[in-house]
Amino acid sequence: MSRKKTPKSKGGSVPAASALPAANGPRQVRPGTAHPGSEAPPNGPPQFGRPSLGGGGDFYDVAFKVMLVGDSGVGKTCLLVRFKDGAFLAGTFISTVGIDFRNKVLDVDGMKVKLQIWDTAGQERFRSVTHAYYRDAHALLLLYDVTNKASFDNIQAWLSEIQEYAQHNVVLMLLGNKVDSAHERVVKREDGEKLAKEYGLPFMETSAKSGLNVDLAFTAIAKELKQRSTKAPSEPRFRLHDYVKREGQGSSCCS
Ligand SMILES: Nc1nc2c(ncn2[C@@H]2O[C@H](COP(=O)(O)OP(=O)(O)OP(=O)(O)O)[C@@H](O)[C@H]2O)c(=O)[nH]1
Ligand SMILES: [Mg+2]
Repeated sequence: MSRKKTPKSKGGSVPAASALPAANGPRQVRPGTAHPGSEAPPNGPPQFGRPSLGGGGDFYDVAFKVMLVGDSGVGKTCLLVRFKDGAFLAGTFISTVGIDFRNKVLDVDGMKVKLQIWDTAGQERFRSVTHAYYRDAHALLLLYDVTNKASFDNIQAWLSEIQEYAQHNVVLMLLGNKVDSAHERVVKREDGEKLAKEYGLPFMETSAKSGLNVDLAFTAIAKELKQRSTKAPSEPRFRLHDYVKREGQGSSCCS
């Protein structure tokens, strides 16, 4: 299979007012803004790699769009930074404005899978911006904060939004973040599990601070998307729920 080279982009940001995808036709992009849509396709057929006209960078075989959603402050940006750079953004909380993205190429069972990860703003005032991007997502990671009950209570509202705006076949996973903050925890693991079961979602608890289950969450998504796109009959079927259950580490470790 031919492989696509992609520039080693650190990602980019799409300001709230300038880059809404048009319902039909090309998207508007502010000059100079790297645009995610130019590299990964809308939900539907994944983008298979092809020889690149561009400069140096990582090769990949197939690319997908993954979106991080959930209330403001649950740790979406920190989760992405942990996954992409292996670091934790401690200190002052800088709320995301509009939408940002980062690319990361994973090796999934011998295939290079590029995830283009969109980090959305959780604040209500940016909701209409986020809505416009749902339809292009192949996968969604829906986060709440285990130290913030309201963020957990809002999961149902997020699920309604997802149902309304995302593709019906989108891969969806629920994540309870900040499990390193054991003393401040107000949402029990069992509550997360129960909610996930109710909606038939794979579920894990994570910590962007310690790194607990962060790589696993993205790897699980990449494996599921790769399996869906390649459908090799000889391969054993990948089961996202089972994988996450088997590989996910409990919240007691890795603080
Ligand atoms: N203890 C702990 N704090 C975290 C964790 N993840 C994020 N935080 C903190 O939570 C705050 C919010 O994190 P962000 O990642 O910026 O939250 P966000 O979901 O991107 O928020 P918006 O951009 O407003 O939607 C920051 O002060 C982080 O340092 C975590 O796993 N553990
Ligand atoms: Mg953010």
